[in-house]
Amino acid sequence: MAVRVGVLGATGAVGQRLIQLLEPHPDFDIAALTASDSSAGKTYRQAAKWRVDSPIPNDIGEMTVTATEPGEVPDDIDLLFSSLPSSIGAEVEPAFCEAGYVVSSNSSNSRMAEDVPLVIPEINADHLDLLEVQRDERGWDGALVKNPNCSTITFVPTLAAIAEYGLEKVHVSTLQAVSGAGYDGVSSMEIIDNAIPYIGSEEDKLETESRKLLGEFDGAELSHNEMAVSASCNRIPTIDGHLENVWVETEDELTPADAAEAMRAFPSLDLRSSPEPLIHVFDEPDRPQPRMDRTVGDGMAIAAGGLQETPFGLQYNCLAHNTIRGAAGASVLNGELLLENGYL
Ligand SMILES: NC(=O)C1=CN([C@@H]2O[C@H](COP(=O)(O)OP(=O)(O)OC[C@H]3O[C@@H](n4cnc5c(N)ncnc54)[C@H](OP(=O)(O)O)[C@@H]3O)[C@@H](O)[C@H]2O)C=CC1
Ligand SMILES: N[C@@H](CC(=O)OP(=O)(O)O)C(=O)O
Repeated sequence: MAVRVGVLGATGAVGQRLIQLLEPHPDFDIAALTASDSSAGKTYRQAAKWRVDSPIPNDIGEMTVTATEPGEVPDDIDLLFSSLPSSIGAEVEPAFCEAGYVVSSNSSNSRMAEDVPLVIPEINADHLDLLEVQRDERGWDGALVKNPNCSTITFVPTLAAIAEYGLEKVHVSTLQAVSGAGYDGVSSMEIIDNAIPYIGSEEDKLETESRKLLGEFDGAELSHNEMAVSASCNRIPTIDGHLENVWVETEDELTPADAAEAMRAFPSLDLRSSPEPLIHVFDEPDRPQPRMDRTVGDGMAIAAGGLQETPFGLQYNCLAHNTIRGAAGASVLNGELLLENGYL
């Protein structure tokens, strides 16, 4: 029987993607939609400015949106997907966990909290058991799991694939699509014919989240990876798909051919939304490109290419769909992992 789920922040850009992915999902049944007080009481069709490239599913369009409070969401819902602004997530997600709900959240609040698992299932599924520590410490019946920032999700799988060579220094420079800033995030006058070499707080997220994701969990504590990471983040006028240039210095010698082989061989998982393969490596020197390659693996795979040796170590480019693999798809995958691991 399908698990009854809800979406917090269901009317937003990521909330809409969540609905697009969850509505046909055989394991999940959408039973609650929440948003701000100004949307509460309206049908979803009235409340959401729908901007996803497929129609609003009919049954979803007729559902009534509620306020984002535990008392407004039915008790028999097992899992909540959260895509709220992080300031709101920080307030309400703990209240839902305390009320017994399991929350798979895409919002940035609490990602770096010591007892909150930050998970990309194909990379660090074992970190999910940090939930036992979380429940002990916080006394929650529910639980809170996070997926990382969209730009972090794009490059960390490629690092995981070559980690056996000993990651010492990583530099990553991003070219991020405008959808990452949300529909009203960057005005057309700012971004057309332009590039903006600043995205608030983004560089710090890439530097800290990557070290947490590639850290070791010993069953009680999580130690972060010791590699040095330096990030430089740029907004460019693409709609979807974050492209990143990465330089990596490793302890052991790593040739571009070895790195390509390691990335191609890096295993995916059997979860419904995991792509096969996880990392698609292009031989063509001018790939991956956002418009052509953001939908590899239905938007859930990482594309890589341009592997070469440089005086600063191995260099390559990688790309992922920021609102699918980088946001809604990442939360759904964490929901599938929670289900497989008996947390629902
Ligand atoms: N856009 C993207 O590509 C990515 C976004 N994210 C993160 O995901 C989260 C959501 O982003 P996005 O979908 O773009 O944001 P939007 O602004 O498009 O949507 C925000 C959602 O939260 C609801 N909301 C706003 N204020 C409140 C409130 N006070 N109480 C309850 N609900 C509220 C909104 O409801 P209402 O419609 O009623 O206002 C809406 O459903 C953010 O944390 C963002 O940083 C992460 C990765 C990528
Ligand atoms: N800041 C990201 C999107 C985002 O909202 O990230 P986070 O989930 O860390 O808040 C971008 O602009 O592309």
